[in-house]
Amino acid sequence: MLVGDSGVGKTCLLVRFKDGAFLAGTFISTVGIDFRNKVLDVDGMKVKLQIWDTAGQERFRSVTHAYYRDAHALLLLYDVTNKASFDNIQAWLTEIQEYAQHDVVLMLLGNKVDSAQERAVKREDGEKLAKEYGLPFMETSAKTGLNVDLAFTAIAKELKQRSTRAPSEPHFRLHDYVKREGRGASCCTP
Ligand SMILES: Nc1nc2c(ncn2[C@@H]2O[C@H](COP(=O)(O)OP(=O)(O)OP(=O)(O)O)[C@@H](O)[C@H]2O)c(=O)[nH]1
Repeated sequence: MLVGDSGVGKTCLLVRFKDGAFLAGTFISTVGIDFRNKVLDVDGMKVKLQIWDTAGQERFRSVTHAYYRDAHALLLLYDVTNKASFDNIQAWLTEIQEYAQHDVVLMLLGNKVDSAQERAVKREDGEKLAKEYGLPFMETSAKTGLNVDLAFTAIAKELKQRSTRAPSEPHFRLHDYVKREGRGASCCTP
């Protein structure tokens, strides 16, 4: 499930992942909740992700609360060009703590990293917040596709391990994977 303030790019991230496209210029705010499926090949096994795209607007909050309980994973987004969306992350985490399963897989994403000129949140600040809460973290761009497939693949790998890992299989470590595979560390620092 994708969560975060209105306008951070949740729908665009999902469209980029599902269709490999970016809907430039058009901002049609999600009403309530929507979902798309995508099947991924994860280490030779087909994993079907059912991805729920929530409305970030406050007035739909009671609708989205009802969906947290069934979510296996949450991608929590802020917009690196919008400081308020970053400042609201703590409130989102409180909400997640209240409504989501205690062992939900959670990842923090700073989106719109392609907009270097308008950046208002430093990469280090995102990293610091993620570290404080023990979350895997990446900066993404729905526009260029940076780290988008990686974010969903990381989630799929973690969920697959949780449901099917044989005792002989090595552990998949989400934090290490994201750190190792995430791109753009130097390009995205202002
Ligand atoms: N430059 C840039 N713009 C983006 C990116 N992702 C989304 N946008 C733009 O940001 C605006 C909002 O994107 P949405 O995906 O609709 O935002 P949302 O989080 O789903 O918004 P709600 O449905 O209201 O919760 C649109 O105008 C997009 O074109 C990105 O990675 N880079």
